[in-house]
Amino acid sequence: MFKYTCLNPIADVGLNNLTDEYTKTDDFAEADAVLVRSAAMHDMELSDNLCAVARAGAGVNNIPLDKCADKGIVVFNTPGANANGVKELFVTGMLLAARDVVGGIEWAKENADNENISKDMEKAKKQFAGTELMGKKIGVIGLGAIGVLVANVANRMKMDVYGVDPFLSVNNALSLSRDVKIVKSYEEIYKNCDYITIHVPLLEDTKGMLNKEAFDKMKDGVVILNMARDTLVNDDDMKAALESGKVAKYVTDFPNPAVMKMPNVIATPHLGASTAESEDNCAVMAVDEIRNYMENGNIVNSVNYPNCDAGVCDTKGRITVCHKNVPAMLNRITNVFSEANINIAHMTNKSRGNYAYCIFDIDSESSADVADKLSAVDGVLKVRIIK
Ligand SMILES: NC(=O)c1ccc[n+]([C@@H]2O[C@H](COP(=O)([O-])OP(=O)(O)OC[C@H]3O[C@@H](n4cnc5c(N)ncnc54)[C@H](O)[C@@H]3O)[C@@H](O)[C@H]2O)c1
Ligand SMILES: O=C(O)[C@H](O)COP(=O)(O)O
Repeated sequence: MFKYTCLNPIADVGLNNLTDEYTKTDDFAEADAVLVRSAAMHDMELSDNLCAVARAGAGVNNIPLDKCADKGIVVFNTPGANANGVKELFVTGMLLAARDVVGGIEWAKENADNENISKDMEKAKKQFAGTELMGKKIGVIGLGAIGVLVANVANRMKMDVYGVDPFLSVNNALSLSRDVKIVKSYEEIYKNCDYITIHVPLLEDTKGMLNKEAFDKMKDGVVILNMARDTLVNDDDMKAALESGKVAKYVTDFPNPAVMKMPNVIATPHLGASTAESEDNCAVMAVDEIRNYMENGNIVNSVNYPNCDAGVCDTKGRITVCHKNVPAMLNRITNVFSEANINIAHMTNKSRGNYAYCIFDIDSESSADVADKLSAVDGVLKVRIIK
């Protein structure tokens, strides 16, 4: 039996895939598994029984990844599951920036009782006019699940698309339209593009990357779109760039008090993934990941441990071990099996950065005694008996 908790509402279509083996608890401290969207977990006390956290979404900056890894808690996300939702909000944002659609709508509302609205609007509309997207240059920073969809849709809208991603994966490169120009430097995007949209994770390296230095290299009147995270943009520098007209419009899915006081901001309240389809996709994927890990010990789509998949166990027992990625660990761990006279029929070991993970399929039933001895090995972070 497993206990799970949801720190945010998670779509029923996913939760319904949890079997009778799972019971819901509202007590975070007793949960074996956690489902979360954007709830901030950094200050939460992580209990010893917590095994897995599944982020029903992409960004994991709300989760203490290393702290979890140190406690043998595997954190998952759901790559690509909400990418289409974000892409569609991006298109909305770009269209709202191209003409002052919002100003126009406000004008129409304000003139609700104006008998002469039909006549007056023909004079008023000039102030809301804009430009078309076709033929404009757009730069996409970050060509991951979302960036690829964004680049391709902009290409289909007949924009001239530039993309940059120093870690572009082969799969994402293959998914990009051949018309997208992949460039090597941000500078090529900055100097050429009329629209710049950012789709990278918030990391130490990316924090504040759209700052004065970057704005200074951009074209006058550039439109910036940020559907990724607020602090990718330096607020003070954005304020100055908007006030000077260097940036004509800032479209963001992450309003904050500073941003909301700036001119020419178009803000939505973190709506990128808030579609029925994205919420369902994320919930289904997150629950699958939790089930595969809790029931089989397999890791798929982790962001702090290596992916490691040994399928369904067909031997008498399966034990999994989260451990530090340091020399001699495998020796020390397998010695415990040898000393207990247990034959390892199949073993999978993968590492990622400072952490590693083993799945041992053994020819004997797993025992609490062996699990205790494994837990006592220096560098072992968590041991689970799967079967
Ligand atoms: N507004 C929303 O509701 C919403 C929804 C989903 C995701 N997001 C945000 O969007 C981000 C991207 O999501 P995704 O699904 O495309 O993730 P992803 O992991 O598929 O793609 C991220 C891409 O950014 C690239 N990257 C990393 N550092 C970079 C850098 N310094 N310069 C250029 N590229 C860099 C990576 O190589 C990767 O290809 C998430 O981390 C999240 O913060 C927001
Ligand atoms: O990173 C993400 O997936 C998005 O920011 C969506 O967040 P949400 O699930 O809280 O809407």
